[in-house]
Amino acid sequence: MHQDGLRVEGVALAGIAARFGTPCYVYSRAALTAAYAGYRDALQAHGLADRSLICYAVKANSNLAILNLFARLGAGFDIVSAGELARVLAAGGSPEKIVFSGVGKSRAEMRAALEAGIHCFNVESASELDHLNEVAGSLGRRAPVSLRVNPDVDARTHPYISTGLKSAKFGVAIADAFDIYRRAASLPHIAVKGIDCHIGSQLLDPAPAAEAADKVLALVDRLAAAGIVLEHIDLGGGMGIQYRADEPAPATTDYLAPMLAKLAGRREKLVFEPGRSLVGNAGLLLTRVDVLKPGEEKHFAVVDAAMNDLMRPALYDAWHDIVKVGADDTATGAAMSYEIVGPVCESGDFLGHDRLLALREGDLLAILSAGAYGMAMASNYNTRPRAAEVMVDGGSVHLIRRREEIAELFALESVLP
Ligand SMILES: Cc1ncc(COP(=O)(O)O)c(C=O)c1O
Ligand SMILES: N[C@@H](CCCC[NH3+])C(=O)O
Repeated sequence: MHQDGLRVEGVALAGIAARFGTPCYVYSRAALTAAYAGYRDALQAHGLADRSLICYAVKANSNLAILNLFARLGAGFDIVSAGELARVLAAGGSPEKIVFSGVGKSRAEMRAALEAGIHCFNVESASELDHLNEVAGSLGRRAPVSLRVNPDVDARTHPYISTGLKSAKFGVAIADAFDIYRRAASLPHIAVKGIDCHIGSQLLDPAPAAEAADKVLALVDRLAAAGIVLEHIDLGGGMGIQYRADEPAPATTDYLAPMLAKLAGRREKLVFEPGRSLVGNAGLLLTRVDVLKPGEEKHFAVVDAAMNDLMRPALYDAWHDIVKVGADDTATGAAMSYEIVGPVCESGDFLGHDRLLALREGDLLAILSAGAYGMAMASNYNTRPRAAEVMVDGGSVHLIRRREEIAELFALESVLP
């Protein structure tokens, strides 16, 4: 903490709040760059950097400035919609470095991605394969394809973000994959390129991902023996980050090491789809305390950010550390336990329970680790304009998304004649 309170890189958060208002998402270019370098370094350490493609999972945070920064660093992109495709292209991403995931790609989305010339479709069902074959045929092309296999591995994470169990809607059962590959290889407008697997998000233990990699590699070898030789292996994303001061996450190199060790001696190219681990701890949500409301059982601090800005606490009961931005604690009085809540009309509208803080109305708070699945999942619930987003770069701050204006929120609506 400096004299003028918390800083991101060289810039005081209090100054950002004064200039851009609150709530405001604040990202650090240096932190984004360092997170990406963490992956490159881990791959380099295993001699895999030259045959690996890091496809940033756009859903984690799709702001154009962030996509553009990763594109400049050499990243590819993992997309799940035509909207994300358009964003990546608008941000200067290379189409030949895009992989397209998702259980329900429409024919129009397939067409857009084929026309753009993406690297690969991660196909998630036998039916999707037929649709893609048909669409590629209508364009006179062959669609590059990986099958997303579901290895039935327990990722040991929150059930809402676990994707690799048999019960999940994602991918095809690994037991069925061999037959579907054979079918894929026989389709005239499909080019079998790779295999894909993503077992869930916010994984802190490297063992499930390594176990999934074993199952994937066994299938790759079995396919090769049958004459279906894959060019690349996509092991998805999922690496978790530290959300709580007292709950450290493994370093990127340590998390990836068991998986990478299995890939080092092989010939295939590798694809990774990290989202959260590239952006999560490079962003925070800056908010102001509007009202302090002592209660009989609990004391509430009502802030100007809410579940519509950051829905992870409401949705997953997720924890985000919350810290005071100001440095002048002397006049504040004793710390006490607060419920940090937003103004939205829902009891589930909270950003943190039971936080020990010394607060006055008007204080600024920083909700940490909010760079991933924060703004990307924000809504206009209660007709609240979505927050501004800024990126700090050394000593400068750039507005990368202006705050929405209220009139914009109903500009697409019309009344009956
Ligand atoms: C197919 C796919 N790839 C990559 C990701 C990115 O995951 P994470 O943000 O956990 O790295 C997700 C989201 O979980 C996903 O569904
Ligand atoms: N939205 C989730 C992650 C979803 C992962 C998407 N496949 C979160 O905030 O943790």
